[in-house]
Formats: sequence, structure tokens, C-alpha cells
Amino acid sequence: MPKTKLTLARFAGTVRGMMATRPIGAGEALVCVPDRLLVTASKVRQAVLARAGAGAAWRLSEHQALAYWLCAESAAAPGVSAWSRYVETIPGDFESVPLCALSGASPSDAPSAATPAAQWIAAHLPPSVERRVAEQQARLFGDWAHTRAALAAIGVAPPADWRRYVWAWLAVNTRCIHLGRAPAGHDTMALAPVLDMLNHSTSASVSTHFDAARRQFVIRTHRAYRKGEEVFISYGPHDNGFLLAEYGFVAASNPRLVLDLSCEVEACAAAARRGPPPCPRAHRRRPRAAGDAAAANAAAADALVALLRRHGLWGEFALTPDDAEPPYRVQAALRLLLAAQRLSGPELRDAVARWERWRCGEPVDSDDDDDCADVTQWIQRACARIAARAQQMALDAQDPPAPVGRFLARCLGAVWLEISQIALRWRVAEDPGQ
Ligand SMILES: C[S@@+](CC[C@H](N)C(=O)[O-])C[C@H]1O[C@@H](n2cnc3c(N)ncnc32)[C@H](O)[C@@H]1O
Repeated sequence: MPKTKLTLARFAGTVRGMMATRPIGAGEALVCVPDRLLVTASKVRQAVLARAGAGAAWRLSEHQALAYWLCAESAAAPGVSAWSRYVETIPGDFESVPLCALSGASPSDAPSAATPAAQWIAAHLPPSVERRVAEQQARLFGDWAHTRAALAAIGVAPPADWRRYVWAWLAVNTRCIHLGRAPAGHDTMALAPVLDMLNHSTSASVSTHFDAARRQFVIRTHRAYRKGEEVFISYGPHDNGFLLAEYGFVAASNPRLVLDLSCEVEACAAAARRGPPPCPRAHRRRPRAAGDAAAANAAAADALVALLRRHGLWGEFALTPDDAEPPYRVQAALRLLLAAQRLSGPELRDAVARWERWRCGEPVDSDDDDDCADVTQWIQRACARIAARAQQMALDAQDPPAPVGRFLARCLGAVWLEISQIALRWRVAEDPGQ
């Protein structure tokens, strides 16, 4: 490795990171990793195909190739792997990443909460983290199954130990650097010794490039560091739910605050499928009418969700503390779904026509004020419920049971606290149902 002004050190907040051994000026290169020390999918492919022989097809994605490589290198007998010193620098477990505890003892495409620690963690995941963990587990299992089949097909021994594979997959997920945009078929990510010891800070300002003349990947800081300070890079402008799910930590004073309302909006769509309350007298006279009305309500609500999807307005329902009014996507979905909870037939069709005019920025009638008030009231009630739950969860996280890592519990508590703060900002009126 070319010399750096960095050394490994322990810090109170981040545990292990990189410290400046001398002052570092703004604009200086922090680390330059020579190309020969970057582990990329194309190098793994070349090495494996050289062993597999002519005609073997390579069907692994970059993440799959690098996870396979780490599995193979970490399982190699002592003295066999040229990379053993690097592999030894990788943490032995990723206990603070929720997926680590929830990925189970054996392969499965759904998160598993078989141990007491996993049960507690599963019960205390904020909704956005829970959704991400389920997606990660599906990807992890898909990568495992695909890697095993693809390598077996070319006569290469596939990974056999699920827990080792989980470790390798998480190492790639938490430590890879992005090489930048590349033409199709070129590497976009790499494992990079030394550089992968740099922690994230929201105040870091860095840029990266590949220096083709010197054949090295360079990361440059745009802010200065004093001797003895921890040096940071930025993993991207992520909120703490994302950082916790993907990297297993939360950033102090993270300016990116979001409250995911997806679960609540999905519940609102489910209520819209049930439609307005039935008219008991009419249904007593014609019992079959109740069934017909229920089917019509469900179909009408499904059509509204399809309409939102067509306009690219379904999903990513989030509130931030700084919005002056509910974000457009949230308003668009709620205006339709709340109308479907109250109305059916021609009245619902009128409401949808009003929604179309609102969406296109055309003049709307006075009924639009009611639609708008419905949305505001719905958000206030939802946020009152979310705030109460989040406060309870944050309290629980202060005293987790013994098998749960305290660092993970602290991170979960911090995310719940942020959720409660955003929800309280939006909860102007108390939920009368509480
Ligand atoms: C690329 S590695 C950085 C080096 C890592 N600290 C180590 O000791 O190997 C990324 C991991 O570092 C930790 N990390 C990064 N930034 C952090 C921060 N600001 N606070 C706490 N942990 C952090 C997380 O565990 C994350 O998954």
C-alpha cells in the first residue's frame, strides 16, 4: 500500500476507525489503493474460470462473486490464501446489522426469529428497517441459491456453510467501495483494503476517482483534519433507518430525517377495499346485495391503487419534519383512498374526477377543501399512534434482554426516537380513538 497519513485506532463513538497521524489538508488524497489490491468481480471471474476450464460460463453478479470469493478465502487452510492478512482485518461478525441475527441458522428466503435475541430484534424493528431486512433476506437467499447452482454447473465447489455465506455477504454489503459509473460489463464495486477501515460521517466531504496513469483508486477529502482526529468518508446521504439496516450503525445528528408511512397508507388501502359502511336496511331486504357491494368496493379500491401506480405515485410515502404540508405523494394517495372509504358509485367517480383536476393543477371546487382536511386529519391521527408506539419502543430499547447486543439496541432506540420526534411534529391533534 502507498503510505498514508492514517492509522487504525479505537474511538469512543465508532469503535474502530482511521486516525490522522499528521495534519491532513483539504484537497489531499486520504488513501490510494493500487489496482492490484482492489478485489473486483472480474478478477474473481478470471481466477475461477481459469480453474474451471474452457467453455465454462460465468453467471454471478458482482455481489455474488465477491461474497463467494470471501467465503473461499476465509475457508482456505492457513498459509494457502495470499489474502489471509486482509481477510483477518474484516470483523468476525456483523452483530449490529439486524439481518445478521434474523438470517437464521439455515438457508431461508424469509427472516427468521428463532432465538430469543432474534425475537426481540424482530419485535423492535422500525417499519422501514423491517421492510429492508425482508428485502435483504430475499436477496441474500437468492444470491446463495444462485451462486451454488452456477458454480456447481461449472464444476467449482460452491459455498456450503450458510452462516459463513451470511458473513461474507454482509462483509461485501458493508465494506465495498463504489468505483463509479462504468460501461455495462465493467466493475462498479470492489473490496479495498485500508480504505474499508474509514467510517461514515454526515459532515465528511470526499470525492473519488480512478487514476488511470498510476492505476490506483483515490479518495480525496475536501475538509481538513488535525493530527489525532478520526478521519471520515461519506457512505451517502442516508437516513438512520437505512444506515442501521445496511451498515449496522446510526449517525449522530443525522440531518436526513424521514418517517415512513407506507404501513399506514397500505392499511388505508385495505380499509378502502372494505368501502363505506353498508346500509343495513337495504341489505336486510336484499341479502345478496351486501356481497355485491363488498366486491364492488374492493374492485374500486384496487382500481385506485392501479391509478396511483400508473402515475408513479404508489409507494415511498414519507414525511419529513421540515415539510410545510404533506408531501405530494402522500396527499395523492390519501385523497383517493379516503374518498373510497366514504363513497361509492357515482359519488366516488366525482371524487376521482376532482382528484384528477387537483393532480393536473386545475381549479377545484369547495369539496376539495374537505378532501384536504380529511388528509390532514388522517395524518394527525396516524402520527399520534406512531408517536405513542415509537416512544414505547425507544424506552424498551434502553433495557434490552441480555442476548441482544447493546450497540444494536442503542441504534434501534435512536431510530425510534427520531420517528417519535417526526410524528410528534405532525401530530397536531390527539387521536380521539387513543
Ligand atoms: C467500511 S466499514 C468501516 C470500518 C469499520 N469500523 C471496521 O472496524 O472494520 C463500515 C462499518 O463501520 C461501522 N461504522 C461506519 N461508520 C460508523 C459510524 N459513524 N459510527 C459507528 N459505526 C460506524 C459500521 O459497522 C459499518 O458497517
